[in-house]
Amino acid sequence: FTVKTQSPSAAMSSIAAVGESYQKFNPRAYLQNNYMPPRADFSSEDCVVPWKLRCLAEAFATGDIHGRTLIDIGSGPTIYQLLSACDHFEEIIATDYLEVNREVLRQWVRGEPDSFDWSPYIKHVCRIEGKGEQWKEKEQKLRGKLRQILPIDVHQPEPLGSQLCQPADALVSTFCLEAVSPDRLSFERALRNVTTLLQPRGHFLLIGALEESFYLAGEAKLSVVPVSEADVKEALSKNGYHIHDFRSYLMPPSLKIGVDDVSGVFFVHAQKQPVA
Ligand SMILES: Nc1ncnc2c1ncn2[C@@H]1O[C@@H](CSCCNC[C@@H]2Cc3ccc([N+](=O)[O-])cc3CN2)[C@@H](O)[C@H]1O
Repeated sequence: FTVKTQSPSAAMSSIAAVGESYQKFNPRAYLQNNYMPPRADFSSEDCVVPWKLRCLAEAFATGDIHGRTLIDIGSGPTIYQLLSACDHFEEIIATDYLEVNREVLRQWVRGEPDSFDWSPYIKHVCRIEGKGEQWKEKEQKLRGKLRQILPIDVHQPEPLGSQLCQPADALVSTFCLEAVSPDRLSFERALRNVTTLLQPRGHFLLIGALEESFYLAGEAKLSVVPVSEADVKEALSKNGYHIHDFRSYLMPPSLKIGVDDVSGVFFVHAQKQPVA
């Protein structure tokens, strides 16, 4: 019985390979695959996008998650994951590894005409939050709070380099860690690295893919480390988190459209335990 341990150099080369594969990532194709119909269908609560938005809205509706700054880890070219957060934080910091994604986010913040239309998402979140908020208000509020869009590499012990002045009050991350980690060990290390960005007792809302091994983004075919519910729970516990809520969504056959082999989506509301 031999334990397969990776030598540091082997781990480095597979992480370098991930970074190389992302050079072909096409944000427009990625948005088309995951954030347009059929996956973005707001007519049914059974659809995956409304399910994700409801998980986030309900977590923030508890009133337990608030503070000065929230960091979104591996934002990609999307902002939907911040719509319910923006009422509870003064500043929201978006991050991504690729300049093309950071530029897509900046275009949206600037309200450029050809940027991605998130209005169906904003209208849906205003509806399910039930505060009678006008969607244009929420759009402007988020634009006003999204003041920093920073480069990040979750495989670095200091993922934001020396840019971060102090740990954030909360973290959000959607579909990033498993999609940038070659294996479970590097997934756990990436979680350890991003945890340094969070205050003790800070909250972490994590959404990700279950048992996914690849996804497409235009020319790019990206590898994903398949993780199960148990893998995610174990990684969080190993990194000193208490899990308040864990939910899973089973991808219906109608949403298995060939852009990935994801079998489900998980949502976790976890809290970083203070070191005793
Ligand atoms: N080293 C790094 N550190 C931080 N971020 C990094 C690093 N490398 C790449 N990145 C950055 O992380 C990436 C985040 S997008 C990852 C996509 N994950 C898979 C995809 C997502 C998805 C979405 C929605 C649904 N659904 O059913 O609704 C299913 C699925 C399943 N497929 C990308 O922005 C890259 O630019």
